[in-house]
Amino acid sequence: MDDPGRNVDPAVEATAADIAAMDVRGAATIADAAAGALATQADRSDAETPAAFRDQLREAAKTLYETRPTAVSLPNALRYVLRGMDGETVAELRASTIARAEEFQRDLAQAQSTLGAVGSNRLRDGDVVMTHCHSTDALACIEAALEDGTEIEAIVKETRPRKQGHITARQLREWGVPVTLIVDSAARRYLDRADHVLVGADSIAADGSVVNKVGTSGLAVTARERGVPVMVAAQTIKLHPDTMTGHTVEIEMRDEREVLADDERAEIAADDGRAEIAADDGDSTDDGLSVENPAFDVTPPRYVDAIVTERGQFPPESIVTLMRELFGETTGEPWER
Ligand SMILES: O=C(COP(=O)(O)O)[C@H](O)[C@H](O)COP(=O)(O)O
Repeated sequence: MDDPGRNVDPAVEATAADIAAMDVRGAATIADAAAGALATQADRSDAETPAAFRDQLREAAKTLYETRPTAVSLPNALRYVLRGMDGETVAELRASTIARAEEFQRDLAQAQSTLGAVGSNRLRDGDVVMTHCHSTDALACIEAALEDGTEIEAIVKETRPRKQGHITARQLREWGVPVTLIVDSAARRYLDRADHVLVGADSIAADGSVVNKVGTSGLAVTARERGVPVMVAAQTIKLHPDTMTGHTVEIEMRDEREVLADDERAEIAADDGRAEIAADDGDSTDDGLSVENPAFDVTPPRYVDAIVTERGQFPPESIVTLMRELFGETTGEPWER
């Protein structure tokens, strides 16, 4: 904490940068990293008063919160840890915050394995599962099924533009699962061979809508048309409490260069001369070509057959009951008590 104007430990800044750059990614992994970063902040805090300690932790939470907007596991994790920050002295506050963060990380791992056991009950010997993106919750269901001796095959969607399907394929191959990797646009053709669509979630809204990697909603609609059940594996930390009071989930828009590299853009945009005119005007962006890169989309509840959590499986329409039980009616920002 060299800069006197900043109270956030460099390790927290580094974790925030890793989340923003997607070196740390996936809703559960982000939550785990955020809780760990708050524990580090608590451990290394040089605060001399309880008030200064609390300020530092709140500032660290804000730094982490501002990285990616869609996965609610991030604010849920921050809120959980900060609510456990308790004590009259800096030493007590430090100990309680670290203990709370560690408890959170333990519970997260336990919830994923419990969820996996629940989800595995839906998988039968010889089933073919189609996946989208890379979800540790979804993979936990397959892992639990494999541990029970159930044979599973997978059709893995590549997941443009970041190709998280490769991470899924690598993990499944490590477990010995036969994998067919397909481009996203081949999904409908291969659904004929699938017994389940299995995806994770970044956020689940009070009406049972599932916010997950862009392409999930199209896959779910097509799966319904093909008669393939859609199973969403999501720990309860993915439930978005603010949606109970009418808030919507922000969909992250990412850098267009993930879709179109600068040299590719130059080739496309060069033709009508607008790029050159724009460059002469000193405006390098007005080349008449816009690229949109939403990272997530929303799947309406009617296309989802089951949401599998560590508390059991739910039809999406009834998830609000669990949400009320776990979060109450209101929440507020993670750093507000
Ligand atoms: O959409 C993604 C990841 O998106 P990104 O790669 O943009 O972070 C995953 O399906 C969910 O986060 C659930 O993952 P998990 O089950 O591991 O929490």
